[in-house]
Amino acid sequence: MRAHEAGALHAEGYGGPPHWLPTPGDVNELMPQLWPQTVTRDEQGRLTVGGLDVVSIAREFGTAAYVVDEEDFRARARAFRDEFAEPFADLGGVDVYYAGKAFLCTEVARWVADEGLCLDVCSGGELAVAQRAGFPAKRIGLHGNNKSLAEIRQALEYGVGRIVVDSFEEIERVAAVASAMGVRAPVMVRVTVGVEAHTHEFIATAHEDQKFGFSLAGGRAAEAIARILEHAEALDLLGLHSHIGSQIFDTSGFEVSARRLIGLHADVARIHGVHMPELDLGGGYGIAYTSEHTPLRPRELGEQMADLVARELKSVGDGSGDTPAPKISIEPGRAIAGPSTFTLYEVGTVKDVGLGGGLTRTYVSVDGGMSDNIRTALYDADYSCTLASRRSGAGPRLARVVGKHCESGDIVVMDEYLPDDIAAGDLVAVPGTGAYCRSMASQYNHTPRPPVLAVRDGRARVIVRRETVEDLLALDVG
Ligand SMILES: Cc1ncc(COP(=O)(O)O)c(C=O)c1O
Ligand SMILES: N[C@@H](CCCC[NH3+])C(=O)O
Repeated sequence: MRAHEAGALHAEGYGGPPHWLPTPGDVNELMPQLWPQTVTRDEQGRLTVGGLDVVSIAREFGTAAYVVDEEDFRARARAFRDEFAEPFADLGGVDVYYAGKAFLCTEVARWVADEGLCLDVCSGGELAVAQRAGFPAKRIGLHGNNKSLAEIRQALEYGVGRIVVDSFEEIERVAAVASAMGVRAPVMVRVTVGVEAHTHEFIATAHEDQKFGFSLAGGRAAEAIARILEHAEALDLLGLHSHIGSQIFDTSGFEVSARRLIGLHADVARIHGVHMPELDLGGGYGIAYTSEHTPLRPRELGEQMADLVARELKSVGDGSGDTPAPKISIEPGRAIAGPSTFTLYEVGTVKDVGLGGGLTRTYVSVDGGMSDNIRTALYDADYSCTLASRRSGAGPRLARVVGKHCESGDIVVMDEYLPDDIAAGDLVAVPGTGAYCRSMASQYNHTPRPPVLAVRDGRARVIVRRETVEDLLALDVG
């Protein structure tokens, strides 16, 4: 007997308690909220994106591959620029910094620049990509909890618009580099606001016991501001910053964070007579990886965020009379890049494994895995997938999609219904892999990292090329 019931398998204790159980519906159906906007099936049942079918893409570029719907990425960037921003009109607008850590390459930096967004980078490497793209320096913010002197110098030489300082040592370092260069560094202070974001522990960033920022409750944030003001000849204090975590679905955490940041912002005006011109609420907006996720749209998010910011500003009297309200900025990464991309794999083996008690689990192995998507192993993240190269008339079979690595935790999709006739040579597509997949990819087992292909108007082009074994051997100087 084969178990088709996800619940039955988990009830037997295999695979641990599930977060999300797929339902055995039509295996050919695509849930629109999970896929880039141009994705559909053609009359032959093949998935198409940007007018191009995935069988042709796989034939030309091979698998595994990340496939980006360029128009989808740009549309999401524009939605933050326009729809999210509109409710902020009375507050002087909002600056949207795309968080490059989600995914960055030269072409994507160009898209972000073209669409008029700003860019958040968090390393010298990400900054180098922005520089290569000619990204306008003033629209770049540099993050990082341990920036090197070289990275600080690189940022100041390029003339970035803000450096978000994260420690007392760093305040001294930025001041020293700026003084030596004869410039004044624009800085923001990363504040730990003490919010427990409702997300996975590893991606929450504003509770007290973690490495980022200056604690508000402990008085360190206030101390950091005082020290920056002592370095007024080298440091230009722009404002406060907070990022509470990632894959967050409601704005309650942002409300607490805005209240605390704006309270501190007002204290600085009262105590030091300094009206900081900016205030950044970070990123973290969640996306749909499976049918259980229901993210807010940028317009709804913007309305809620503008509302809570206006309320908090009003309560401290900012934005009225002679106290100018700070310009708000945000830093979405996942919400722009994540849904724009799917990973295309080829099935290699299909194996039924007996679990006892009459239960079997089907393992579908693909030509990638934890090296191109570490999120399932790292965060217990849920993904879904579909048979992409054809339509199938077969019934649903519960499957676990796994990679090719030497690790039993090498799981891409924990549970999904694929057609019962799934077989070697079929293509499978996993949506929602545009953020934190290529950017966190490894070469585990000396596996070359897949390419990133941008598709638009019926044409695919390589924007990050596939690594080769020769690339890996070239690093090994023997
Ligand atoms: C400082 C900062 N800003 C922005 C982001 C982007 O977060 P997300 O991709 O969840 O929007 C991160 C990552 O979590 C971050 O650390
Ligand atoms: N890398 C994480 C997000 C946190 C990264 C930025 N602080 C993820 O894949 O969900």
